[in-house]
Amino acid sequence: MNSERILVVDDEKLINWSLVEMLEDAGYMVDSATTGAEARSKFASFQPEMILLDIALPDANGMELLQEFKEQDEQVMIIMITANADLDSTVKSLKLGADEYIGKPFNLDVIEHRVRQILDKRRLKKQTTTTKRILRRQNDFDQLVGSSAKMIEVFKMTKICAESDCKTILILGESGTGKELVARAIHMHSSRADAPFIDVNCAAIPDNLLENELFGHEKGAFTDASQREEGIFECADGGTVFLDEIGDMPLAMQTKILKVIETRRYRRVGGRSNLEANVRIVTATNQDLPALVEQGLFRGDLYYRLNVMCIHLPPLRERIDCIPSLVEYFIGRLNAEYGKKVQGLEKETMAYLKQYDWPGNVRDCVILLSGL
Ligand SMILES: Nc1ncnc2c1ncn2[C@@H]1O[C@H](COP(=O)(O)OP(=O)(O)OP(=O)(O)O)[C@@H](O)[C@H]1O
Repeated sequence: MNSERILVVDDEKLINWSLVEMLEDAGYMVDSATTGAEARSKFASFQPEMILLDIALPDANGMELLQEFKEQDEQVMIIMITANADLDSTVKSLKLGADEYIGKPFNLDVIEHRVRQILDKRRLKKQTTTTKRILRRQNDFDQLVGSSAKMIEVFKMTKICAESDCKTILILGESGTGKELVARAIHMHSSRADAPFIDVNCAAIPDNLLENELFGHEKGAFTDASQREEGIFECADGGTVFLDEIGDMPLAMQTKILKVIETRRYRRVGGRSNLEANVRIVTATNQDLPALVEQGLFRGDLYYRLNVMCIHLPPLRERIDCIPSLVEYFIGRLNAEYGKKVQGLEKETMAYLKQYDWPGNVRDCVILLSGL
């Protein structure tokens, strides 16, 4: 099932119907309009990602609608359809921002193919505009180093979670134990690996901005909202949203996340229509969630929903068998990065590291070895 919404605008009922049927059969969510007025109203309520737009409508000029829709949402993809395909109008519509221009009569298979290609391109563009937060495909499992029995359990559990259908996964562990690395590994080993992974630190974003960051907003939703903007859930469509420091999420936002998990739907800030949340939600915290529930700081029902599959990362002091492999890994990485030639550690140093209590866990290990 494709989650993209496509609006078909054509006053010729048979053409309109056949396009709708073909796109629905291809798995898209489709709505249609036969006039300019209806197209404007459906554009606002249905919020399509793509529009198939006839140029000659009884009450409107398709070129004007094209301009209008692109002004309101520069990311909407528009395929112009016309009975009088000529070079002039093709060039004009492409200049106005049309993504494709198709003349009638057309072949439905050709249209389906172009729709898929254009939507693929859009998805790719969306991913590259969020590169800062998106993990590109790489072997992240290999970045998780550990040879102790406890870490081998973690690897197994990470793989089970990644390959499961479970829509929420909780990762627990002290700060610096590798929760983010595990979240990334879950994504990379899941069927969602080709879609984005986007991480959000719930503690770092002010309470009043978190909803906007996660769900996006409509044009005019607040004073500075001059354009509709997609939120993280929309950008990560088909992929994974990693909500780090979930224990710090404000209660009001917890209620909204719970609703998304229960209904798989959400609304942009200021929006009136529901959007589908096609993401896996991985959450992590170093806090004691049951204690927070007890204190009324965390919703018990949300904790229950998040805790379906849980990975617990043990502190480094409880898996000292991992220390030699971590040391070897980080020395290798630092040598490569800074052109150093550190061979290894003296026996006494290693013995000291094994009895150190590592309050900052693996993060401390990185810091300590950088000083070599
Ligand atoms: N098993 C591991 N193998 C290799 N590197 C690791 C491992 N665990 C953690 N690290 C490294 O330690 C640092 C901290 O890891 P990470 O950010 O994943 O921890 P965290 O538990 O999410 O921390 P916080 O709770 O503070 O966000 C990172 O540089 C990470 O690459």
